[in-house]
Amino acid sequence: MATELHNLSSYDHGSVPSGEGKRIGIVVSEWNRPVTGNLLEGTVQTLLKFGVNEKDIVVEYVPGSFELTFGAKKLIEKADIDGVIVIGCVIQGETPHFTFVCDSVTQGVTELNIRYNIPVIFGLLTTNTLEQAKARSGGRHGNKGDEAAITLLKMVALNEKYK
Ligand SMILES: Nc1c(NC[C@H](O)[C@H](O)[C@H](O)CO)[nH]c(=O)[nH]c1=O
Ligand SMILES: CC(=O)[C@@H](O)COP(=O)(O)O
Repeated sequence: MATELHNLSSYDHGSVPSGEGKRIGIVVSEWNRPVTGNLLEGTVQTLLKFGVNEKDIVVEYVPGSFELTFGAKKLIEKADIDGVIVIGCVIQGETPHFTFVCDSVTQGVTELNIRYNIPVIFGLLTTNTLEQAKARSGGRHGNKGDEAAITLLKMVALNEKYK
């Protein structure tokens, strides 16, 4: 369903598991920082809303979205966490670089989900314009950071169920 048809911050509160006692890692790209900062705020506020303690949220920054995979791998290996969210914003420029960055993060996050036994959530905006990114980071389409936090809580609960 296209984001035009489904607000990123719309969810059934009753279907969201508690995050109490869970340790969550968040890796944030510094590229397009005004956008990724809004995504991070939505993620953190949603995690707190559902019971995650602020002291159990580990945030690390990386230069760009291409580095998100490595940052997530280090948190998984060293930070004793129950799940990871990667946050970035990749905006199409004049060259094919956009495609390479987006594909790299997609493949990297997929591989982390396969290689390690904790969920890694894809909180990446991949837009044609800055306006589209603003609309999805606290604008008219909601905040993808909210969506990432909800997704993480659901996947952590699923992982616990099948430990
Ligand atoms: N153009 C964007 C980038 N580019 C930088 C890469 O992510 C990477 O840091 C660089 O190629 C060095 O390895 N990153 C974004 O997150 N968003 C962009 O729009
Ligand atoms: C996603 C990118 O790396 C891109 O924004 C860089 O812009 P350009 O393709 O014009 O170099």
